[in-house]
Amino acid sequence: MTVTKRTPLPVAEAVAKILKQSTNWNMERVALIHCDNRVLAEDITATHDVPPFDRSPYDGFAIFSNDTKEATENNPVRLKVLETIGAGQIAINEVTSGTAIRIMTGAKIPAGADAVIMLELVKELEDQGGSFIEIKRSVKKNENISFQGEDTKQGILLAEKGTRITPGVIAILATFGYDEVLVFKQPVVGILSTGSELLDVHEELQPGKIRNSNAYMAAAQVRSMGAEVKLYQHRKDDFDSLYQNVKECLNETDIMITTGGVSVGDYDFLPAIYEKLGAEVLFNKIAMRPGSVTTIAVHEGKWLFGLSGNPSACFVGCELFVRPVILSGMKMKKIHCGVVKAILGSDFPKPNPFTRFVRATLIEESGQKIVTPAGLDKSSSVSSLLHANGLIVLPGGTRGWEQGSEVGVLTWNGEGSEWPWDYPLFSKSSAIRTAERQP
Ligand SMILES: Nc1nc2c(c(=O)[nH]1)N[C@H]1C(S)=C(S)[C@@H](COP(=O)(O)OP(=O)(O)OC[C@H]3O[C@@H](n4cnc5c(N)ncnc54)[C@H](O)[C@@H]3O)O[C@H]1N2
Ligand code: MOO
Ligand SMILES: [Mg+2]
Repeated sequence: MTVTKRTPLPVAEAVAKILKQSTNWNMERVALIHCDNRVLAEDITATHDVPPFDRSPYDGFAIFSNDTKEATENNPVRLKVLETIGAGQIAINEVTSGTAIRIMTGAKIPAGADAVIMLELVKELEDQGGSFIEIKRSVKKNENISFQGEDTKQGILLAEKGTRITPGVIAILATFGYDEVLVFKQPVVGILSTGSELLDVHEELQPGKIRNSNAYMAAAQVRSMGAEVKLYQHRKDDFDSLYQNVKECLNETDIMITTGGVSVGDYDFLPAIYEKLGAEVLFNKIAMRPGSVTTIAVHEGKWLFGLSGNPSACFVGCELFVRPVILSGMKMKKIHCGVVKAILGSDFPKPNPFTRFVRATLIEESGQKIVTPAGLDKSSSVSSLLHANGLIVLPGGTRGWEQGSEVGVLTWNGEGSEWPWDYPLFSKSSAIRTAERQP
């Protein structure tokens, strides 16, 4: 069998090719209590002011501030207490000069009152005439009042379609009465690991075999992106049965991830399976390491991601290419990994013919971001994923990088980024040729 020559595509072009396809997930209404981490499919506007009425921020007394104008330590002013109201209660009386209403935090300011004095600052007295308070200081008009609309004004756009629903967004939705929310459906991502060497996680090791880690890792990755996972039994490298498996899985999913079998080996059947399916292959070689053999295709509105079998390559392929597809279908803006600049914490002497994505730990020390490779830098490495919270991007065509260089880092735990990446991630301007380094 002759090996088809593959032409490596620059990473940025590969991403751009993916973004050219339009991806739209459906929408559904979901109960608010089940909305966390979903993505809004509608704009959320303030349907009323918040707070919806002037209210007391303290437990105290609602008063007419002018009454306290002359009040001092030696000349306390005495006010008659008309009633007590808690949050949710409306005063029956109006505050007029010489009177006060005992009020609890959150209660609506009674008519006539223009300030609140805290309980701790008054002396409470009882006599035959009723309840009174004495105030020994002047209180300003509007003191201690939470005004209607001071938090949010009616009509303001608070969250746009495409916003990830965080606990904070949920607070807003509840405030404005959304017991159900229009959100994007979670795309169903099927994950099928291929490889005759694979064992299930619960199985004992056998000679020549390894446990399937990719499927579980990719499942966790795409779930964190907001997809629903359909995990398939891993399959042996057998063309006919794999073809049937992929076909069946495609029917049941929006996105089909396979791991393994995309390179040029005798048992790497995914490229031929895509061909037999009649899928449109967007690319089958990328100028990157790890994951150069990552192959991505579309077929009848479905996505096929042929991720590498090597664990680190599989991880990187998922973050770089699957992430923007899942998130763009939900109309999110920041559909890519986050991008930060950091200082390289150690030398990276390997030459880079292709752009390299190095699993790394990113820390902040005295306001300075420092990034250091997280372990064995091989595409087959799994241990380097353990502590990695970022990928150092080392542009292709360089001979090595020196500690202290400024590098771009992709992250997946925090906020994402928009395309094109504003930091020149793929330029080699700050690369230091190891061979030219000063002794
Ligand atoms: N002659 C060439 N050989 C290879 C090339 C090449 O260009 N020419 N590319 C290399 C690169 S780069 C990579 S990356 C790998 C890609 O391999 P495949 O995607 O075809 O994956 P497999 O051959 O099935 O497996 C590779 C490796 O990964 C292990 N593996 C597979 N699946 C899993 C899994 N689910 N969990 C954990 N580990 C898995 C598998 O046992 C192999 O060790 O090809 C190079 N070869
Ligand atoms: O595709 Mo391989 O992971 O570049 O080493
Ligand atoms: Mg292979």
